[in-house]
Amino acid sequence: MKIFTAEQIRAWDQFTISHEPVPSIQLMERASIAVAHWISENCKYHRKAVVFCGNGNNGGDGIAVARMLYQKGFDVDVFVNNLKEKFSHDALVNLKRLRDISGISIKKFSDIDDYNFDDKTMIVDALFGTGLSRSLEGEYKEVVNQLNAKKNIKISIDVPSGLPTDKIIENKDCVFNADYTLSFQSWKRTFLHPEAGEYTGKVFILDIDLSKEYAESVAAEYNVIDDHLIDSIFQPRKEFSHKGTYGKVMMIAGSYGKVGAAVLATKSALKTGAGLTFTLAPECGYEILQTSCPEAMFFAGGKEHIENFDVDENMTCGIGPGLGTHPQTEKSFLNFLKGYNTPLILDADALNMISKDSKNLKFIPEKSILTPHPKEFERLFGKTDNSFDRLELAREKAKELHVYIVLKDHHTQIINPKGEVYYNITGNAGLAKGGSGDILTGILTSLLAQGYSEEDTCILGVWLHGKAADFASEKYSKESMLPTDVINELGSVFKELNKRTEKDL
Ligand SMILES: NC(=O)C1=CN([C@@H]2O[C@H](COP(=O)(O)OP(=O)(O)OC[C@H]3O[C@@H](n4cnc5c(N)ncnc54)[C@H](O)[C@@H]3O)[C@@H](O)[C@H]2O)[C@@H](O)CC1
Ligand SMILES: Nc1ncnc2c1ncn2[C@@H]1O[C@H](COP(=O)(O)OP(=O)(O)O)[C@@H](O)[C@H]1O
Ligand SMILES: [K+]
Repeated sequence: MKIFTAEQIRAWDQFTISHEPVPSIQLMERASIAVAHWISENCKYHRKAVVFCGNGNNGGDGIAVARMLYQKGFDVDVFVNNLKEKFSHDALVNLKRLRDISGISIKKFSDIDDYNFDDKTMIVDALFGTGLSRSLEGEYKEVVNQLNAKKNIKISIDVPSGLPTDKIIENKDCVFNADYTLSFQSWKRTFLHPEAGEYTGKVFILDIDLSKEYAESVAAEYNVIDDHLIDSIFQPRKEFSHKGTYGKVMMIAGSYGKVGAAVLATKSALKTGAGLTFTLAPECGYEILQTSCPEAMFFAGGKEHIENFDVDENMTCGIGPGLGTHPQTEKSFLNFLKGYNTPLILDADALNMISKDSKNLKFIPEKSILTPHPKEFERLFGKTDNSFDRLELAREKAKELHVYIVLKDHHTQIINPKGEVYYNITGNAGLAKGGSGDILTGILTSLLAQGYSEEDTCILGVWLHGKAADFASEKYSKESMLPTDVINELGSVFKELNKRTEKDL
């Protein structure tokens, strides 16, 4: 799914209005129906809605939603700043429609102090959407701060008011703090970044049937990975196949005290479906690996740390989990890197050893996949002020080095050598534990070995990792789920993917 800027979304609305064609007031009605439907389907406990409306079309949506919720049996009140202010045309039409309904009262912001926000009341925020042009001030700032102090459940229409959609948030002191954001048609970029993500709560994207023709024809540099994209990448296993069909993985991982990382990466590679899996690890990991992963073959690369990277180019190598940065490991790894020309998956200590000298970057084979977390990224490429800047630096570096960068985060970003970005929306905070990254390395190495392109490997692999984590958190909770549980849920994800490829009889 492409991510569009606020300006592109405005053009998308206009394109739909003139090409469908549909009057703009009808498009607002469509958007509002989607919101009112979501609320009535999901909010069973809260029977009263208090809707805060601005003067633009976001406010217009709010006014229309108020009417629809009332018709669905909710008690509804509407707050506006000042009825005498200029409203957008469509907001005004909806305001007139509302006046015909005697059961809804229209109040002023100054009435908040005397208003009864009981625990069955939900607050709906329709102050500003994609038309926000500056930070909130004056009455708007005051009302948002007052609402944020309330314990009631809070729902934003399209965008939490005060949150810019396309640039990093600067004025953090005044943004509506939503529990749920019901956003129209596509993700807004800021929702996917940690600095702003905290204001959106859970995001639901509501389909309001904006023109498909526009979406297909307009180029976007930023995308969200959706099921449609995953289904176009995933290849079910062929019945007439053999282990040679699915590639050879070489996990290069582990050192004394960190053999577990090699186990996790190896198990993930096996469970993702590689034909043959080998692990190059120090001898101290021999019994551990052979016992915990009997399907994998063992190569010894040293006693307590790897000091011999003797690997065939017909293997797909994933290097880094638990490797350590012993000087002998480093020397041997950098020598290996200089002579190796096939794409690699580079993670953790492999990245840390490269980052000791920026000259090492040029030894990374083209089309390799680098999987840094924010700190590893900083060691490799330098400090940035925020996650937007970090992503822009990653785009520059991916182009310069012709590599894929998997920038790990709550919403991990995949950047290809053209600088295009794919945000992942599977995964959860249950992954915020040591070992989660080792699993990702195993998954990516396995997919690349099986013949997926580098780009498809990154997109499918990061999505799989997150999806398996979502299944694990449902079973065990975010607190208790372990990386091993994530590996064990890979099977459920593949079952679901395979089911989606089956043709109905
Ligand atoms: N255009 C369309 O056809 C559709 C628009 N939709 C809704 O329309 C919204 C966008 O509407 P608008 O473009 O009217 O924009 P908004 O309603 O987000 O706000 C724009 C108005 O607020 C003012 N404003 C901006 N920042 C301000 C600030 N900090 N303090 C005070 N005033 C400020 C602007 O001058 C303008 O009058 C979307 O978010 C969505 O909710 C939906 O109804 C779907 C269809
Ligand atoms: N809060 C979170 N939400 C979603 N994914 C997360 C979260 N925290 C961590 N992850 C994911 O877990 C993995 C952690 O990787 P990393 O930090 O390298 O772990 P380790 O090196 O300990 O194995 C990454 O894929 C990251 O995207
Ligand atoms: K809003």
